[in-house]
Amino acid sequence: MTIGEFFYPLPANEPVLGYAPGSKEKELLQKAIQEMKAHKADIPMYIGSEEVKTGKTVSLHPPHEHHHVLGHFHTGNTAHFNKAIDAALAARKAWAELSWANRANIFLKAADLLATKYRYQVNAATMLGQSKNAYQAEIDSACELIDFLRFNVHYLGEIYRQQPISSPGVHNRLEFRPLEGFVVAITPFNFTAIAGNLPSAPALCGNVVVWKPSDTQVLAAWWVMKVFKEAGLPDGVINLVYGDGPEFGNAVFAHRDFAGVHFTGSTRTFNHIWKTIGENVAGYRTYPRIVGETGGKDFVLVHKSAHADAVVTGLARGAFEYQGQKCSAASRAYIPSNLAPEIKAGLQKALQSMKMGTVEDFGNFINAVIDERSFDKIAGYIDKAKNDPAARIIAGGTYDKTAGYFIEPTVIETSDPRFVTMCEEIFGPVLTLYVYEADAFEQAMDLVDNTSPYALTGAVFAQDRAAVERATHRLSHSAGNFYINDKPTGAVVGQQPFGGARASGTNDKAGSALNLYRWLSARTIKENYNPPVDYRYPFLG
Ligand SMILES: NC(=O)c1ccc[n+]([C@@H]2O[C@H](COP(=O)([O-])OP(=O)(O)OC[C@H]3O[C@@H](n4cnc5c(N)ncnc54)[C@H](O)[C@@H]3O)[C@@H](O)[C@H]2O)c1
Ligand SMILES: N[C@@H](CCC=O)C(=O)O
Repeated sequence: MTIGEFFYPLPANEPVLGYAPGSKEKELLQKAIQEMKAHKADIPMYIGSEEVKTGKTVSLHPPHEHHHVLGHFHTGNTAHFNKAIDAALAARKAWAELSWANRANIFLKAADLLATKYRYQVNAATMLGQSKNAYQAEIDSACELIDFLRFNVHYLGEIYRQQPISSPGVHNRLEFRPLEGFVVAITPFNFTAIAGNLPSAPALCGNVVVWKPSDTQVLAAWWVMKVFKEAGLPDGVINLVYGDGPEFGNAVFAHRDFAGVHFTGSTRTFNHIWKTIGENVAGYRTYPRIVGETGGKDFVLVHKSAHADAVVTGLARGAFEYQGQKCSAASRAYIPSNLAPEIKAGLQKALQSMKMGTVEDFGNFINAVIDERSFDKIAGYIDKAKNDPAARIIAGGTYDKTAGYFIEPTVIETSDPRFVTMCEEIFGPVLTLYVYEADAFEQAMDLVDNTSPYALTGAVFAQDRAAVERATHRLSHSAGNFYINDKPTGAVVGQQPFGGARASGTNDKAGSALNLYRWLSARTIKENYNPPVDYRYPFLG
């Protein structure tokens, strides 16, 4: 029972800890890393009230040290996925009926636990499992996940307050019901925050969820699930399973009560999911919500008036932080001929100073890419550039998977604006530059807009205000997150709602009210205090 209307004010973003040499937070994080490396994790699935260990295990290794074993997880099959659906549906009624404040406070408590007691464990798991350096883990598994949880509570409270007007003698109201069925959350390897947000946002709205993370993110996903449990999430509200992606998809998308999917991952996987849902649509109880944030081929467009040092820094960070494995990473840059020598020299100097290696050495800016498949794919693109007369490597270009999946940050310069590395998502530390004639800004904008099918993030660098204005209009549909004189990565919850359109997804802006609407099904209720008792209009006499 709710007796009172409870508001959650707009929170502040979680402060980012610096991990400077000698700092307390650095000491605590290093301790958590050592402990996690020393104890092999035995990771169950969470189905209803059960922690399920199937005995069919997959081992976990740090990508930067692949001979080391972090532990293993127990993987499931169709029977487990169906059991998770049953557990979700069994929990549905009680969860949907739980009062808003009690639902919200579970997730606010989870945010507090992440900010305090579990900050270093979740960061350590992200560093070891996904090969992120301390800063990249801190902005992801600590700050962004905490922000997602706190801001979503605020936004949902605001949505609940949005009510229709009522004419005299009538009361109208809107109920924001959860969806009728269960929601599927399918999450990628690269962000622990996304892995935590995709199941928790629909759950906050009163939905029950079956969550399958990427195999290479299971270690940190497990810690997030433990935090949700400790915060008081009832059994069955979020069910965490592991297993083969297509087998999982075939199970959950065939179920009559499938009510929505919250996906982040590649465009290819999302297209497959959409097609499967389309084929099954006649069998569902209700039309499902399909939310997917997918790939990118993110651009940096430099105008001849730009500040060259700002461009160099924007590219160095935007293209190479977390080894370019951000959907938002700068991977194609259009450089005007007047600034090209300075920008290229600046990038070469920046890349020479980037240290690469294990996450345990906090001096390393670059760590490993996620797995061997990804390593081979990225190396293949570098080889293509080495062997094509239309391209040359101007920085980096080496790779080695002996100890870990290390790819040197690489800059390719091409004379062909449609060279393969200007068009396709590589998802690694590879940036391609195309130098255009400094006065041909209009043609450069055309290239930006029509070279790739994606439209996720993009940046324009210019001091000339007219150029900024022109690019903002001309590139209106080229990116869902558009940056002016800044790198195209690093969106902050509450500040830059994130997502793109075209082949980059449904643009439902994670961490904003726009996303939460997708997990709600509104019911309009009209109550008449004085119902008419005669069907005739007054003029009919
Ligand atoms: N737009 C965004 O906000 C955003 C954010 C992060 C990552 N990404 C994108 O994610 C990709 C990298 O992540 P990834 O390599 O983990 O992506 P992926 O598509 O390989 O996998 C994503 C998830 O889908 C699952 N999956 C695979 N096939 C499936 C199927 N047939 N049915 C159901 N589930 C299936 C996987 O097991 C995994 O959990 C990149 O393309 C990147 O751009 C986008
Ligand atoms: N939201 C993140 C990217 C998430 C995708 O990988 C950013 O803005 O850099």
